[in-house]
Amino acid sequence: MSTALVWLRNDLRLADNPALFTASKQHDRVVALYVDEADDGLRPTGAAARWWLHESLENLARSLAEIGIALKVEAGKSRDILPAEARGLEAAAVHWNRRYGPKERALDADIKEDLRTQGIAAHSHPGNVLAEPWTVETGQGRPYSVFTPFWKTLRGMDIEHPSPAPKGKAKRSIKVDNGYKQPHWAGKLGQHWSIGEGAAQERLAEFLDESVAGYPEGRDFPARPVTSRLSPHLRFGEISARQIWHTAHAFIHAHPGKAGAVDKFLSELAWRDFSYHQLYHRDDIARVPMQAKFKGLHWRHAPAQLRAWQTGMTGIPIVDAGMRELWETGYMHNRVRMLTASFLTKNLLVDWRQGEHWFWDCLVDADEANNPASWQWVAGSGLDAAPYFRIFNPVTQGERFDVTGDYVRRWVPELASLPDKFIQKPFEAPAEALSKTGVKLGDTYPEPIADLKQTRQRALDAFADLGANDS
Ligand SMILES: Cc1cc2nc3c(=O)[nH]c(=O)nc-3n(C[C@H](O)[C@H](O)[C@H](O)COP(=O)(O)OP(=O)(O)OC[C@H]3O[C@@H](n4cnc5c(N)ncnc54)[C@H](O)[C@@H]3O)c2cc1C
Repeated sequence: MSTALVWLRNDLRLADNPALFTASKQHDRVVALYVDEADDGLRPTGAAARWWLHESLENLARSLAEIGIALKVEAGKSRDILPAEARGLEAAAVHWNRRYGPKERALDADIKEDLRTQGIAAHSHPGNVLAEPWTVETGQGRPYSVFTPFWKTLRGMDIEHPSPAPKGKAKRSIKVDNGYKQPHWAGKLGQHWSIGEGAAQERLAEFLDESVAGYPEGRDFPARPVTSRLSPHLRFGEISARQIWHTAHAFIHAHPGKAGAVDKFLSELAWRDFSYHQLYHRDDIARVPMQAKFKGLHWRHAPAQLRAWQTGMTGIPIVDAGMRELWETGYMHNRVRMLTASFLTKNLLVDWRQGEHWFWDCLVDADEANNPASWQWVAGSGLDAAPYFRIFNPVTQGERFDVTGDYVRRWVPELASLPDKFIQKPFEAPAEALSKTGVKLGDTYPEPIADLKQTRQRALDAFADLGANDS
């Protein structure tokens, strides 16, 4: 009887899981392993994402048990655990789906080598992105640094079709090992999400049936529930990008009138691949600015303002709404992510790495490629970033994308009674309007911690000093 060990990482699903599929096809017995990794250099999972992970592993263990595969969960160094488990099981082979961060790749390569020297075959498979990062290249054979041509190339490629889930019979029901402990994280997150492979597939189907048609026009409005909210499912691989791609194309086939809307959605999905492209080709994108000149920027040390930003107490309603949505739900709407990140890095001139770190800890979809790449994009140091002089004004953005203030009213209830005209700028409301609605600035709601006009100019000066306008 031959045994294979499948090392699961960001691929907590049965279907379109090439490592699991191949191992199940080639071996009589398959054991799955998840390691809560403590290897040097790897980024520890943030708190909100750990909550999701725990739920997702519970879910996966049940699905695997139904096809007779046990899931072991261990905590420690993969470098030690993997070879020891493989030896203990007398496994002929270990299979995993690839990951793309430089340190993860180096670790995986070491483990592969170690297994091979012990006579255990090690196989890595593509499963996490639409196309492997090194296969999307410019005419000169180089990585892309601009999204539009990247997308043009990607959409013309043959995206591999998803593989089916392996089949098997339940042997016994199992529980997830105690080696992985549920983190202490606000139980309230559970009210906002359904977790696991089945939930991810349902979410996709529901999104295509009910929301995709309104996606291109509505996706920038944070109070409208038209985006897919698939990001945490993608983060943990409960659904693969390839499954989304092919399901979406089948949907287009059945509903040709919605092709344009679906295409817009797929172009956003392609930004995820573009982030992984950057993660793969660049040096430590969570720390190192992708445009070298940004290394010289003098960020401000402003712990009190950083704290006000983190806790949604900046006095700028849409920024506070976003930061509170994040804290309550582990998620924030994309438009508001851009506004909150811009406020921190431009108006407060606080280092993007501080904001990235906070998001990393609070987002259920905190993703090693999307989070740093997006932060660098907003800060201006990223690839294909907005030019440095494009600084969002959060008040006018709020007036444009949260016209009647529904989003602010939901997350900043102390402002809920303000008229639409002042909901995005209570600091401009006349005393009478404030007192009528019970708003006392500096008491029930903060005064703005930054003057938007002055801080905009300060950022422009700081960026111009860098020669940021040379590019
Ligand atoms: C400062 C900042 C930090 C971010 N951090 C993360 C993060 O940690 N994890 C994360 O998945 N996304 C991140 N994003 C990108 C984006 O905000 C989220 O992917 C999106 O809001 C998720 O909601 P959705 O699934 O409803 O998106 P939809 O609009 O339905 O898009 C579908 C999928 O496409 C991908 N996608 C969409 N927009 C983007 C984008 N701009 N960049 C990259 N991929 C995209 C995501 O995988 C998303 O789930 C960040 C954006 C900003 C500005």
